[in-house]
Amino acid sequence: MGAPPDDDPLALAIAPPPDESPEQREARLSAEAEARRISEVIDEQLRIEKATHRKRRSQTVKVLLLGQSESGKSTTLKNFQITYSPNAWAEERDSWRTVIQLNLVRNINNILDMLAEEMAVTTTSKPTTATPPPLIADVSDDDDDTAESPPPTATPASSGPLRFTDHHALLKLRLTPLRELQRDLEEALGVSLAEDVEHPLQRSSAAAVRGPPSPGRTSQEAFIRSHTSWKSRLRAGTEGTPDGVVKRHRASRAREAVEILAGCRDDIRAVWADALVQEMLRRRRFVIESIPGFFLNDVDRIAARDYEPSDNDIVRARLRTLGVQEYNVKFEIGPAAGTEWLMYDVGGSRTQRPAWFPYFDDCDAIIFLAPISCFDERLAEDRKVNRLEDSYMLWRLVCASKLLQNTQMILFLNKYDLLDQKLRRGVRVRDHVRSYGDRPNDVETVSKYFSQHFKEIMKRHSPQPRQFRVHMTSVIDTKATAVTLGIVEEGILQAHLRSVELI
Ligand SMILES: Nc1nc2c(ncn2[C@@H]2O[C@H](COP(=O)(O)OP(=O)(O)OP(=O)(O)O)[C@@H](O)[C@H]2O)c(=O)[nH]1
Ligand SMILES: [Mg+2]
Repeated sequence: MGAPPDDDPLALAIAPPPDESPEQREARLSAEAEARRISEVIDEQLRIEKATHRKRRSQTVKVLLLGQSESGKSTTLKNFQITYSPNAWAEERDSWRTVIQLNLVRNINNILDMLAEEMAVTTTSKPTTATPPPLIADVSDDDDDTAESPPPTATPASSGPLRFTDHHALLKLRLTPLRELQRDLEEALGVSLAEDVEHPLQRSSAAAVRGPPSPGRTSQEAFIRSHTSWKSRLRAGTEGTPDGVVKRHRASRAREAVEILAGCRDDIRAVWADALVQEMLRRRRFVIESIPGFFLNDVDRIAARDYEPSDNDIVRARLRTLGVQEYNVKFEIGPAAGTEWLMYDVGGSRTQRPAWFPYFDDCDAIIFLAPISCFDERLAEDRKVNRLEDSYMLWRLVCASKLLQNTQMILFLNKYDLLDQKLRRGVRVRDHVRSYGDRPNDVETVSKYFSQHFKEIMKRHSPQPRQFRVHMTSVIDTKATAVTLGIVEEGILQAHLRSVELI
């Protein structure tokens, strides 16, 4: 090695002083050797940390589920568990019974609230019941909102007072235990009630047009803060209480719930099938069948003493998500078998969205759910905003994010089944989406049109070109969804392996 050039500032800065004594030289060399040793130790630590991080990353795939509220995120997550983690899922299946019971009980209590309201009017001022409650139509001209109602048992006059009888009063009275049951089931799950979001029953759309608010708790929707807490709550005890005692107590409460429901089964069926009740719902334009977690048509099965929740029931159950919930899905089968996927299920309503952003870092893929049947509906949390427009806006934000520019983006145009039903009922897209023009109003053309719009948003707003991966889904159909997830799984794994190589 030659002498450093005289004018190199770095060489000058680290060169030994020209008048260095032998002792000083000795001390300097030993300090330099120590510095080198420390630096090598740090390098080694960094190497080990990087290898560990790489190993952990190579074993853990991170997926974020995004989309507005009720887009189907939690349902998609259930499909992942059903398809790829069947053993773990089998253990979990049972805990959904309480959620499904709660959904059913809330369905019927909502109806009983309305019935109480109507009967109160009937008894206080009989003649005025001839006038139906005021209707606030969100969307123009579609009146066909009772298409899915069960056939009435007798046909009451379509106008004039609803003449409820002692029979209705008796049914209402006999179903009183369901009030307390609802509270018990909520308590068993540890659910809270969402104050900030209108209940779907009060939402306007072409299919479900708003009626007057129901009294009491019907305007609130049950939600959970943590999926682990409600499941373990059902299985075990609470803090500070011997597990065995609490377990026995919970088991006995669960048996009681089954008994109460079984005892009320015939009366629930009778209320739901009653012609006057159906007429009341029709006049109020409540399409209760279209709300998430509708189970009244399944009362015979669900209120039976030996009821076992099926996967089909579970994917139809509704429990709103709050915050960001981490699921550790251990893949038991498929190409990813042996790997663990960290899946993040987020709350989709507006107040929940700021919580998404910290999870953008370091994630392999985003599955974005856009419910395309909602082209004629408004956001529950802001009735000025069209739900499809809201999905477009969210998709644009996610596509434009610099943090996510290397993240694989997968779009599920979900609720395809509901879109199909809605179009068949005669709801016209062009009445709600002006740019749709005179295109045919069938599900293929409409879904392709929406898909194209999402594709253009991605193209226009992504910081760098990326592939548009889209699937038409009805995630309550677990068989069809399993096929879609097969494609999705492979794509995510490949993206994951690429990202691990980059570390
Ligand atoms: N018919 C039909 N119903 C669906 C579909 N996807 C989801 N649902 C139902 O819609 C409701 C809402 O779905 P969730 O998965 O809970 O929605 P989410 O996106 O997790 O909503 P938040 O937790 O509020 O953000 C549930 O009752 C589902 O059963 C679908 O493709 N078709
Ligand atoms: Mg959810």
